[in-house]
Amino acid sequence: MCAYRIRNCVEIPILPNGHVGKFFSFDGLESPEEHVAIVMGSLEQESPLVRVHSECLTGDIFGSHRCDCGAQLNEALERMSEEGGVLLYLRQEGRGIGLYAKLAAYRLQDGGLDTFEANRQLSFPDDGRDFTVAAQMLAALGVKRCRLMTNNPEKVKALHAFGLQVDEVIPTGIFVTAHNRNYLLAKAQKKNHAIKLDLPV
Ligand SMILES: Nc1nc2c(ncn2[C@@H]2O[C@H](COP(=O)(O)OP(=O)(O)OP(=O)(O)O)[C@@H](O)[C@H]2O)c(=O)[nH]1
Ligand SMILES: [Zn+2]
Repeated sequence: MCAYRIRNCVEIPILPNGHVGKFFSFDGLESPEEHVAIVMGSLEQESPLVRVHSECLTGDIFGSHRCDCGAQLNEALERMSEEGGVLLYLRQEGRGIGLYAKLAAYRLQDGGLDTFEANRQLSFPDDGRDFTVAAQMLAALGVKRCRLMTNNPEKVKALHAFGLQVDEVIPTGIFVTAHNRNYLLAKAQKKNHAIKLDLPV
């Protein structure tokens, strides 16, 4: 029997249109956090739309302009309410370093460090996330291939490494604000995120 499996599934109408999302909890995942999968439409699709989304309280809940997370979350949920899909909401706040440490990293960024330098200054890795748990959740849901909404090559690599077939990588929108341009630039320049920004003059 597979070590990781579905624990529970409950239907919750979400989004302004009240579209029903099936919320799945799991047992036996690689990490103890309460990661959740939201399935919209049918899972019978050969290659469903998938978004692997790391929790960002400031962006997802409070609409922070310092990042692009909230806009990416809404974009994924809206698209999935139309064509179906699976949103994996991973409890990996702050690229895995937690909310308080992310707020401390923001203070260092206010002082001129970029998003990765700030992590390192706090003795954290650039990106502390392990996406194995995403692959395990998809496996528990019976998803063997998918179309992945991301700009982050590491997420594609992680699913491939776990034996999932990524049929298409669909870039998310580029949601630039006056406050997140350096953040997006750093991801593009240092971590090869598929983010095309005209460089500041
Ligand atoms: N440590 C740290 N974390 C940040 C910062 N800005 C955003 N984050 C976190 O970065 C993560 C962003 O996650 P995602 O949007 O899933 O992923 P991504 O790596 O940007 O890749 P995409 O799939 O292209 O969006 C969240 O956990 C945010 O809390 C920052 O300046 N420092
Ligand atoms: Zn964010």
